[in-house]
Amino acid sequence: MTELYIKDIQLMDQTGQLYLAELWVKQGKVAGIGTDLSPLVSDKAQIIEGKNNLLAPGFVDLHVHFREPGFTHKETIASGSRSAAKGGFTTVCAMPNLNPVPDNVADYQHIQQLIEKDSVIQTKQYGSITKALKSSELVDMKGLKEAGVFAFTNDGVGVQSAGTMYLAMKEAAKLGLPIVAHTEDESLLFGGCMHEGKRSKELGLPGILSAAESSQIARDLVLAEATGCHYHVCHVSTKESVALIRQAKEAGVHVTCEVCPHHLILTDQDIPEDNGQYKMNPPLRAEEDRQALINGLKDGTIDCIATDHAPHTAEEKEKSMREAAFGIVGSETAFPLLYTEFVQTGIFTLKEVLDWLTIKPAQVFQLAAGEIKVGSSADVTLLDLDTCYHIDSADFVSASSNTPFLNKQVQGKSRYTVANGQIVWQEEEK
Ligand SMILES: NC(=O)N[C@@H](CC(=O)O)C(=O)O
Ligand SMILES: [Zn+2]
Ligand SMILES: [Zn+2]
Repeated sequence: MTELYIKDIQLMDQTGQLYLAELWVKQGKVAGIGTDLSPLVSDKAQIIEGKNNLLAPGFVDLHVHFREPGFTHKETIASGSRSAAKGGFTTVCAMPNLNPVPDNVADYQHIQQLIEKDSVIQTKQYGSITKALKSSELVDMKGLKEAGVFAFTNDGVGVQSAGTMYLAMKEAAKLGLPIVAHTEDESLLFGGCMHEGKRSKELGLPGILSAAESSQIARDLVLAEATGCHYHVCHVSTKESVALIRQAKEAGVHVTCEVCPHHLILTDQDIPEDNGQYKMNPPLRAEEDRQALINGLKDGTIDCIATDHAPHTAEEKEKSMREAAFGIVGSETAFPLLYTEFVQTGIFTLKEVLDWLTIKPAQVFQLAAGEIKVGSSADVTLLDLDTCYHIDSADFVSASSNTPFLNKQVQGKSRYTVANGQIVWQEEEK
């Protein structure tokens, strides 16, 4: 097991103040945090020159798609976990819209074995809520819990039947596990491919109503209250969704939620033409929605930021928005985009952004992650906050590079990522 000595780093304290320190990693764990650890560190330790960069806890992403098994031409557990590591992530939760869907113990255990073999970071696999992600038959939740499932979701599709969602929540509450929801009422879709509004009319494209998302959240909040289940909402995108969740939290419903960087940064007005790279689910919404998401983070209605890293091939994305696949990659761009768009502009503090990427998502599912503590797993990322560069498809570690942010100028990147005490990402020194 590697021993690491990370010198000359900045750490952030509880108040957001930076201080100079060193970190010692031994046997996968944080062995020491201090100012002169050299008497303790053995001469076999690998030295990392921190160069006064900020050492943050490894980021935690509650929402990624690794596409294995079933769609390994888009991503694999190996490529997806390396992509996450490059983005500074050391813990991710992987979605079950796979083939086969992990809706039974054998298929779930098979994915766990693949993760054990190929993931360079901590990857936690979600189990599905229903068989084959259809809205009729529940999975064996108890059996899946015993096999290691930490939460259930049908991400990729909404649970269309209220009765099925009610039964799922009742069982999840009994087992003490969360229900994680992609909320989308298919009867309100009308073939839409982007947000329904002025821009969809200008482009002559069919729109997706905000109500397709918010009406299902409203339904589920009532069911979560009735069952006492922990209900976590994926990729919240509309102002109505934020208002509903705020109200439910005030009423004591056990609800948490996440927002994606792209919904915080772009709106439908930023879609320059009918271009499949701007297609994702939920779609880029209106400016009032974007402002509501920012305010939702600020006041704690929204708990954390998650990427919804959704790799697709160039062929599937280089199409009209009508035909392209829904989704964009996010692991490698999340931190640089958030740092550039919100920290550099003074909208969020660096501490806020780091909290929403580390301790806050860890708290949502009580994951052992998101903090740098002596004795805990050595999961950290060393951030260079100064270097400016363009997002370049050639630099992606992910097997896919479908994002509308290509060529965007950003600042900030991870130089090193350490997961479980091992270096899993290292920027080439130029
Ligand atoms: N977000 C997306 O647009 N696509 C996701 C599915 C999902 O997160 O709903 C995918 O699996 O490609
Ligand atoms: Zn989704
Ligand atoms: Zn998703």
